[in-house]
Amino acid sequence: MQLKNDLLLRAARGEKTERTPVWLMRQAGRILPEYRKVRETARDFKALVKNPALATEVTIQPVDILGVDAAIIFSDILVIPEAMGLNYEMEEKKGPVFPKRITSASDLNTLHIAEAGELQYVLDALALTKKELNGRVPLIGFAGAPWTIFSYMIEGRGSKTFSNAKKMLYTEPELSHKLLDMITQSTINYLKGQIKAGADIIQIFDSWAGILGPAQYEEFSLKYISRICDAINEVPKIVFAKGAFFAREKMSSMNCNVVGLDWNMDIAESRKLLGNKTLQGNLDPCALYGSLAQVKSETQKMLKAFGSSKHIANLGHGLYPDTEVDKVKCFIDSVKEYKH
Ligand SMILES: Cc1c2[nH]c(c1CCC(=O)O)Cc1[nH]c(c(CCC(=O)O)c1C)Cc1[nH]c(c(CCC(=O)O)c1C)Cc1[nH]c(c(C)c1CCC(=O)O)C2
Repeated sequence: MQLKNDLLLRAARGEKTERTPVWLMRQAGRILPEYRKVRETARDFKALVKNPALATEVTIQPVDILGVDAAIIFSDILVIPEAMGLNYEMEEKKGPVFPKRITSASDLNTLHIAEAGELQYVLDALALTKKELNGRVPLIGFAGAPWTIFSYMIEGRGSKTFSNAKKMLYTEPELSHKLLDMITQSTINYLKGQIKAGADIIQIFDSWAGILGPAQYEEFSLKYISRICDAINEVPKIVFAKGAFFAREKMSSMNCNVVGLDWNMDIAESRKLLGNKTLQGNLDPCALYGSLAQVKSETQKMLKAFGSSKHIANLGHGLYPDTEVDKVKCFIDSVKEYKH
């Protein structure tokens, strides 16, 4: 199937595009009343994720309603620990919680390396979405980076410091590497399955990159992301390591096409450090709380700083749930109208 709009893929590969492509992390979700309506028909978040027809519907909503240049499959990074044997629950308004967590080497015996087929519901949702998109825009597959997944499996829930996960790196480095290796192998299987099912490009989310120092980040995170990147060569790859400003130079030699920036990272400095990469980002999601005029001018400032090529417009992290749809549309339209 020939894509009618392949701006994202061309920008990812570093090719010239007529304009900058745009999508938003967390574009499918609570900001849209249409999402909340579908969500109410499912028992809970996980039921929605595991229902390919409903997951397809909410994946395509932002393409229809917001006019973004890509769809990202509706799922969660935490499906991987679940497939490995560690169930998660999504508590309303609180976020993910693991009833059991990994605390010792013997807990690893309860886990296995996941095969793609254990996440068949995501693969089915990808295949159905691909069909229903009918080539309108590319479909993004994704997974969490091993370090971020590890953090949830050890901590059992979100945390400001993830000090239990970090403690494990200091006190049980061998166990840590063993678990990171299992997550990495599972993630490679899963991403390969996603690509076979129809993902045109993949993104790796390292949401908790910024809580490690440079040396630990290299040893316990970048090494594993690199292994994933080296194993996946079928489609372009985006790596988004939130808060890892210190790792940008190292990331320039990683086998990926695109590096995501958060809003703390200076654009010109990032261009210098990551010269060969396409960059994605990086408007502060809080900029969308400003007036429409402010949203437009902040977006234009960002586009000017990135320049006319090798850029995919996005936020510096996921959309916040209380963002007004008007402001999101204004961000997207401002990118589409911009003349470099
Ligand atoms: C850390 C992380 C998670 N999940 C994800 C990350 C990495 C990205 C990031 O750093 O934001 C990734 C994710 N989660 C979800 C998507 C779907 C696609 C999209 O981006 O639109 C994606 C790409 C759906 C979701 N995942 C979740 C929701 C909200 C659930 C609901 O419908 O009530 C959605 C739409 C729940 C979730 N899932 C997670 C948390 C911490 C929470 C609760 C807080 C929050 O909502 O942000 C774990």
